[in-house]
Amino acid sequence: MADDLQKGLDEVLVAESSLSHIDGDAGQLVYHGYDIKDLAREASFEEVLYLLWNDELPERDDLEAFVEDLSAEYTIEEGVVTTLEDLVAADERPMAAVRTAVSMLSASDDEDAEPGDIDAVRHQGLRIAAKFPTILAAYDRLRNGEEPVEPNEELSYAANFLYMLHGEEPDDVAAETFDMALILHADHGLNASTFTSMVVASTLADTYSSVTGGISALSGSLHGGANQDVMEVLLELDESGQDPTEWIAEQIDDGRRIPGWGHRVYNVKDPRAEILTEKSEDLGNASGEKKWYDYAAAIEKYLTEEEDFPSKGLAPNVDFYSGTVYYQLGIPLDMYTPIFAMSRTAGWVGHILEYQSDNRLIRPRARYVGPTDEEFVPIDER
Ligand SMILES: CC(=O)SCCNC(=O)CCNC(=O)[C@H](O)C(C)(C)COP(=O)(O)OP(=O)(O)OC[C@H]1O[C@@H](n2cnc3c(N)ncnc32)[C@H](O)[C@@H]1OP(=O)(O)O
Ligand SMILES: O=C([O-])CC(=O)C(=O)O
Repeated sequence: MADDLQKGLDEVLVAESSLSHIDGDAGQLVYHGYDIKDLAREASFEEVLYLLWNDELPERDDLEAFVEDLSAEYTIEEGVVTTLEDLVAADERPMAAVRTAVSMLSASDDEDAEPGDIDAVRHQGLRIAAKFPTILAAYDRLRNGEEPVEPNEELSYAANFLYMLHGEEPDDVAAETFDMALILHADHGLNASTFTSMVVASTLADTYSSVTGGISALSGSLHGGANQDVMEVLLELDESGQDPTEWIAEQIDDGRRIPGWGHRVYNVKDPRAEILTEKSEDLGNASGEKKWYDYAAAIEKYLTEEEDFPSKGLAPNVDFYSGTVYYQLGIPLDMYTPIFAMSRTAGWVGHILEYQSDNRLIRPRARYVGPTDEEFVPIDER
């Protein structure tokens, strides 16, 4: 048994996967062989969802049948809405609210499932992916004192979410931008939340449990929570009224960790951040309000040219520009990480399907460093 300690599991191989490949030095990401740049520009999120769950891109009739099955599950049960109302009353964060609501989707699933049944993973995964946008949009409306908007099956997955959130159909730019953001966040190897889902699934727990685990892991600021943190930083900079370069230099002097920078796998700028940089600038140009893009770009320039970030392999990750894109689409800050979860459900379920089809319980070990020969003293004599 190897005794090398691999804290954080860097470089430890625990599975084989054909879902996504990352070249961290070249800054390249592919989903099942297709470059993320091509998928972002040419495909829809529904096609990517199909790809990650079926290992191939759909033909048109496959896609139509898949979208029909997906949209048939868009509606959420009254009990879920009641729970969301209770969570609004408790002032719960949207990320915690979706975690709770996704967990309770098992209650309304009447299909019996044997542990390890791949068809059950597919069925449960489809229900979760379909209902996720409905839950999230309903939560935002309820907390604003508005009635949830019924899903519109005629719209794309991305457009339907924006429609349910804002109560009106998005324009093409908003729908296409959001669709692209969903594609970019759909999968990324064995990141912490995907691995969490796989660990839960490897016990043959159901997919509701596995995805709930994934949402929990994604919520933290070292992982998916960073997209909200980035926008908070940009708002803080705006509030300060300072020049972005001076402001970021002060933050570095104070030893602050910059959200949206650094990645366990990339040593160069994340290819998804490259695409989101362009999108953020395009949205700014189109609206005439470019300051959010400008702030982020000024920080990137400073950290790249004036600090030793590049030599440490620190560059913008996917979260650095996504916040400015969502902000310009009028999405509330605390919805950014749940939106990431909505998209990453595709990857979580894809990895569960792949892993459970040749399952082995995931169970690493810790090196024991505690005492070994303590004498037990009964509680009343301690
Ligand atoms: C979707 C995603 O999950 S992408 C990642 C989202 N998370 C963030 O953006 C949060 C900010 N980034 C980070 O905290 C880290 O870069 C992580 C967690 C993403 C990756 O961390 P690790 O690979 O474990 O690197 P680790 O935390 O060991 O940092 C290595 C060195 O880089 C520094 N560093 C890493 N990230 C940053 C950052 N964002 N700002 C400043 N310094 C950083 C660390 O201080 C450390 O420096 P040292 O060696 O001088 O002590
Ligand atoms: O891969 C990782 O460690 C983090 C992640 O989920 C991503 O970048 O999308």
